[in-house]
Amino acid sequence: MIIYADDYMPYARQFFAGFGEVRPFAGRQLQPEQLTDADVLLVRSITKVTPDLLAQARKLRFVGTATIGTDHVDQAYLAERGIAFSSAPGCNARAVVEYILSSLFCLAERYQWSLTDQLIGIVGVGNIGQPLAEVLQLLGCKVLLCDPIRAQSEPDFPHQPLEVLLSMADVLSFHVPHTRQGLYSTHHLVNATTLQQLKPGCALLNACRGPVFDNQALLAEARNGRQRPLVLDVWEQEPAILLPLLPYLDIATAHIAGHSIEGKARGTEYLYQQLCKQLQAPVLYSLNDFCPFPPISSVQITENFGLPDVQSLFRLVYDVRRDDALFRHHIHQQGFDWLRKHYPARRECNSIAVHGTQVPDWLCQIGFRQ
Ligand SMILES: NC(=O)c1ccc[n+]([C@@H]2O[C@H](COP(=O)([O-])OP(=O)(O)OC[C@H]3O[C@@H](n4cnc5c(N)ncnc54)[C@H](O)[C@@H]3O)[C@@H](O)[C@H]2O)c1
Ligand SMILES: O=C(O)[C@H](O)[C@H](O)COP(=O)(O)O
Repeated sequence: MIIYADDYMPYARQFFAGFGEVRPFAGRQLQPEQLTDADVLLVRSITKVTPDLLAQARKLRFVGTATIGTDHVDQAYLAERGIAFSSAPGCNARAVVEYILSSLFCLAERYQWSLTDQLIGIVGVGNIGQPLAEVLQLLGCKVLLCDPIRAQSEPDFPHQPLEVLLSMADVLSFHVPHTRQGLYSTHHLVNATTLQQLKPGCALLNACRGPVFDNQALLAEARNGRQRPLVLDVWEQEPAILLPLLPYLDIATAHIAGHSIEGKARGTEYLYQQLCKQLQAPVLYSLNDFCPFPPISSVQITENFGLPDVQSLFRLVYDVRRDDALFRHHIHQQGFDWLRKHYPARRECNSIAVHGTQVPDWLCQIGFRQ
């Protein structure tokens, strides 16, 4: 069996070599003629899986993307050809939650907010939005949720229409897929019109997909002197992004919100499990076989530890200011893809065990281990 795997998919060889030959490829450069002998194709978000790309892949029987988002894959075409498909739902959700949390800590410090005074709106309450809401509530924040699709099937879901969030929230964080059709299309959900409807100074965070925000509209607003805190991890037209926007951003990163070591490894592991299922093969490996030990594995807290100390503990694991500094330093010379490819190691909260005589339950619910 020939398995083509993106060369930046961690542990692909370790997980898949038992099935056959693993051939790495560069995600943005993959050509149709490379895939003539492919049985399995494993991609990331940068490879567009289209009828053109697969035109010569006559043997192909499984396509996997080690990502949550699926907007780069023509799933209808795969179904038409009878090619099995899997994404990796939830694989890096925890990493995105921690990215947003770190961004909020950073904004709170910069603008001297108390996070508990901010009304935080979450648009899209799925694998990322839901745990984000729960963590924020554990930290004492007030949260408004908007997910009309969940509201349709879950009568008790506390949905608020987008218009309510636009007019009331102090902070809005978006966690929707990028869709262009249907009643709930998310393309340019934030645009020149919705920007006008926002509460003045409302902070906007986008760590879902670039085209959910109209980047030109953000730039026009900023150039017109209307200021608001802005956090962008994802951009329109990656990797050829709208760089004039950079001076107006509080935090700018290169689509790395989900790039924790665990998040990326879980993506590979998930696809491995799906291929095992498809081939009725036993599952022999798990990510614990391959993930390195974290640099800090345990922390001792005392009975004086309280909610205000969470930020210090959290910064031992991840501080988004590191990634913002990398971006501003390297983007002009090295570019967007270089930043993604050279992303430094980052762990998730549950790589740290918290010890002490009284470790509060909520600390574990936030994500740390006991
Ligand atoms: N920046 C990154 O590194 C990164 C990492 C992981 C995922 N993502 C992106 O984040 C998105 C969300 O991830 P997820 O795992 O939470 O997905 P999910 O599918 O679990 O949840 C998405 C939620 O959005 C809701 N939704 C859809 N259209 C909506 C609309 N118009 N208004 C409000 N809600 C709407 C859906 O009902 C669903 O509950 C992914 O689709 C992916 O594009 C980005
Ligand atoms: O949808 C996702 O899972 C993310 O956008 C993902 O983190 C992108 O990761 P990459 O394509 O760099 O693997």
